[in-house]
Amino acid sequence: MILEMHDVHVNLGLSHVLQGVNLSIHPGETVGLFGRNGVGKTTIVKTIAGWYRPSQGKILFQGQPIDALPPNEITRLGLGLVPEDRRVFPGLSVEGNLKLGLMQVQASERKAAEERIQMVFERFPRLSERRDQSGNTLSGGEQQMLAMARVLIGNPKLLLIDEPTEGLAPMVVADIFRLMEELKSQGISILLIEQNIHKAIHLCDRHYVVERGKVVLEGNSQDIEERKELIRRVSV
Ligand SMILES: Nc1ncnc2c1ncn2[C@@H]1O[C@H](COP(=O)(O)OP(=O)(O)OP(=O)(O)O)[C@@H](O)[C@H]1O
Repeated sequence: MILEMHDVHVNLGLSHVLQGVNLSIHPGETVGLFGRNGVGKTTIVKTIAGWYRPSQGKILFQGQPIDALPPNEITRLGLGLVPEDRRVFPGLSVEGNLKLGLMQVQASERKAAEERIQMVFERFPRLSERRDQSGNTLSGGEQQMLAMARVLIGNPKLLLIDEPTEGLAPMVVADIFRLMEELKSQGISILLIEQNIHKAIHLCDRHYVVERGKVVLEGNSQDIEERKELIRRVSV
């Protein structure tokens, strides 16, 4: 397993948000996380990435416990979070935003990461054209691409992607799904939170449904069609 969560509990303020989450991801797998608003999906990915500390339970990344590590160390191990709010720095240029991705990289890998910035510009011509433009002048789709590109600079083995297509036009949504297909075909493992269930089901090998801070259902591609209605019911 590349990732395992065992009975993970998280309290935020007075809320017991995660109430014993169990999930796992095989290397190279793309896994969907579905559920209504507010059930804890974002909390799950932020907890994996080290932004929140579990009060109970274990999280293993490639067999190594990570639940007590700070976010930057978790990133260095090869785990990248693309957060829902994209976190593009408005006053920094596209290139400046991408270079922030270098800060997460170990000194010994800095050169390879700098080369990856060039590769990112080749892969994302729209970002390359806008390399000197500041973050706040980008469209929502371009900001999402930038947020994903920045995480890719760290060469992650597992990507956590939180609602990447929210508020974006259908053509841009298609671009983002194409990018995720490409990352999947490169062998990167993905945990995806996505409201576009139809597209997500086609991309994902397996999915989990979350309700009130717990995983209540797990399915693989064979029973996807059967589960589609159920997932739609609990996701809207
Ligand atoms: N920092 C916080 N302090 C207190 N409660 C929080 C905090 N962050 C989230 N919550 C609460 O935890 C619950 C789960 O939130 P979370 O964002 O993980 O849900 P979600 O399933 O990702 O929903 P959405 O799709 O709306 O983002 C919600 O009830 C939310 O209000």
